[in-house]
Amino acid sequence: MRYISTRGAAPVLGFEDVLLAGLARDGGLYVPETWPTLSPEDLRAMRGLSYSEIAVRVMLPFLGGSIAEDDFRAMVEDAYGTFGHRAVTPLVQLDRRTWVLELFHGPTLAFKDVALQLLGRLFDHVLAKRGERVTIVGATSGDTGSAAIEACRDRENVDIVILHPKGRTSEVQRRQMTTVLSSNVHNVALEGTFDDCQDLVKGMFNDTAFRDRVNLSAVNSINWARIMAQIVYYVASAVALGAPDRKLAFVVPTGNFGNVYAAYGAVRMGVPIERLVVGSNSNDILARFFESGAMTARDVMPTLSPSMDIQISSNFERLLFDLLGRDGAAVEAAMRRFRSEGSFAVTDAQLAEALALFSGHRVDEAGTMATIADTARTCAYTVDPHTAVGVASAAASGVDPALPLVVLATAHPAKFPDAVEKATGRRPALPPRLADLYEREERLTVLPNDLATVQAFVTERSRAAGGRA
Ligand SMILES: Cc1ncc(COP(=O)(O)O)c(C=O)c1O
Ligand SMILES: N[C@@H](CCOP(=O)(O)O)C(=O)O
Repeated sequence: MRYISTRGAAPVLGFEDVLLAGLARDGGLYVPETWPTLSPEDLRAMRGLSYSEIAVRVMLPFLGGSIAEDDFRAMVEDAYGTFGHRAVTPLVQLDRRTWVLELFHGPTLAFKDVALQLLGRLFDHVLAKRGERVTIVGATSGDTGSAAIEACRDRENVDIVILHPKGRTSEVQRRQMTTVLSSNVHNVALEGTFDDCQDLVKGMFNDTAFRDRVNLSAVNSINWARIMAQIVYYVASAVALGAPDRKLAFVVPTGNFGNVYAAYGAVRMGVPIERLVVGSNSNDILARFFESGAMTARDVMPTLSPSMDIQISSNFERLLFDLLGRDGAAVEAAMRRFRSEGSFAVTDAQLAEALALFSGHRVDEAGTMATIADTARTCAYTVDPHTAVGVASAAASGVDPALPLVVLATAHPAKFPDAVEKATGRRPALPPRLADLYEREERLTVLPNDLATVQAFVTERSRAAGGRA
């Protein structure tokens, strides 16, 4: 299995190098040169298997033989053994045809754990084999950060620096990151938005000398391995609901486009998904794209679903690569235009191709609150504000009523207790292992939105660069 960059000018890599590389050296994102496929027989043979076994079968082709199957199976079983539900990602039925796919049973209560629990183990395995050490720098709007910290804390060969936008996450999200006091974990509260954090991370990857000096790696969904691990729950839930003999649709609360791109990956592999509904909050750049074919950035506004307060959706570039006929130079030109002019557009034919599978929907703050309240009242089920964007988008999606509709529950309601309490009158409790979260000591560094300042901070904390941990 070989991986190519969406901008067409970076070295072609195998799985282990893609895992460690993060962003490609031409600024693009890695994608498989060709998609492996799952035949109808492969899908039928997955019925009744454990999540871990399905995960091994889905992901093995992406490894291209670089990791022995038994070693990989052990990592997968260990990763999903940390989840608080035997099914790992259980389905809960809300009404006749609507299901919720609960992705929040991992250690940090959001869907990020599904990929990052595995990534932590993959990093360990590959770095130990190579005798290398990496410095991970990640950007978070609230959930990737804690999941990555939990996956990488105390790992001998990894130092991790997480940038979060100061004051723009929920308190639970912030404390889940800043109360981890391991010596290899460093939290930065950046004076800016999530988009600023992500821009700094990309800036560090694009500074080749810096990137090589600290041996930079990524935990954001720019890292291909994140996408690979997220494809699994689309396959597992589709099979549980009757695939390949029954088609279905998914509704995905979306920010950085990683999760819904993983759903697109499942489609490319042969899972019979008829429609992908992209749910946005008021930061609706994706909904506007699916309406007009133009990607036009606006200022980010804080919402009740802060993890989706994003205007530059990194992974859209992976879809764009396919829409533009896998022409790296065309992607590079579109991205350059987006950076300089804040906008680019696809042709009508390219938009029509996207709309054959995707549709966009936006949900405002009042709609989010009303959905949390209605779902609690009518289904006796509590959703967090991100999942509420999905549930509201499902209701308005117009997807063929004969199809099962699966809404991704991306976070546990206890991560956003204020919004949930306001909508339902009941405050969701944190699980017992996090019950003292508000009493724990916090450690973080506030930094300005300035690349040189953040790079100096990272270098000083990078053992790969000879700094102190
Ligand atoms: C709870 C939650 N829901 C939805 C999203 C959006 O997912 P994606 O960025 O993969 O589109 C995020 C952040 O990524 C999140 O943390
Ligand atoms: N919502 C995310 C933003 C980063 O997304 P990622 O999937 O690229 O890691 C978060 O919670 O940090």
